[in-house]
Amino acid sequence: MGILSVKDVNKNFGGLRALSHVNLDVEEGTVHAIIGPNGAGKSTLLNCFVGRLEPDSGSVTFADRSLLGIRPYQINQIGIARVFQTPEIFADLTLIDNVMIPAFAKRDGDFKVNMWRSVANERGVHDKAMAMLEDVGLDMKADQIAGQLSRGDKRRLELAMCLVQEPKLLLLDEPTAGMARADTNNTIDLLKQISRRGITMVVIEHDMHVVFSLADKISVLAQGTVIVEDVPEKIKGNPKVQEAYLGGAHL
Ligand SMILES: Nc1ncnc2c1ncn2[C@@H]1O[C@H](COP(=O)(O)OP(=O)(O)OP(=O)(O)O)[C@@H](O)[C@H]1O
Repeated sequence: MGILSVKDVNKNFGGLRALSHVNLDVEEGTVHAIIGPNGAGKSTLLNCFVGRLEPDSGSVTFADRSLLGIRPYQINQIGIARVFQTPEIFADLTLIDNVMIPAFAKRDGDFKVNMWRSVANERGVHDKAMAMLEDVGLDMKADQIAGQLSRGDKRRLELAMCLVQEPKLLLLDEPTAGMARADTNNTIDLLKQISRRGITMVVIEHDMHVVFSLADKISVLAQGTVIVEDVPEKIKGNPKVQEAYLGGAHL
């Protein structure tokens, strides 16, 4: 069984079957991509990993712990971090403060505003946050205001905010959405570096350049069902995938 395991998950929205008998095993230390056409059920599945949606039936486990009934704010505490399509950062704060906040949240279970008074004295947390900014190549901008960063740098900052929590699993929802090619390629390189640390990743992505650059394994969803799961080389030429995913076009 993988570190993240989905067994026979079903999810309906009224009369619409968004997920139908979905099975998925994500091996520890790998990058697992979930691809599929619009409306295939990718976001619905991801939301079942983070407590935003509860499957109607089936099981979802992370490191042998059930994720059913978990609340979204609890996922970081158990070692899961999520990166959203639009980077979720504190735009009015400096980069270093952005990274210190999740570091405190991880250490203390939450982050209370009155803790700001002690922030300056929290040397250990500050140093750790600084090291994360260095890891993503933003240490020189630590005192800049986050809202002024480019889209690619905002993504880097968001990754630093995730990494400071030392996740075992990183969930990435279209991590390069809206990026220029250069930023996309830089993000791919950064994600490869993160993967080499042994952090397991699940990536939902429409950009096939990103998928084939990163993924060790790919699950293809179509109409709520996993139609193929395989290594990238085998996915590319799979006629079932080409038919279902792109209506017969070549990947
Ligand atoms: N909250 C909801 N209420 C009703 N229907 C929903 C809801 N969320 C998703 N759906 C429907 O469930 C199906 C799967 O949607 P989902 O967003 O998971 O697909 P997706 O693969 O992530 O698509 P995309 O690539 O466009 O983001 C779609 O038909 C969608 O319209």
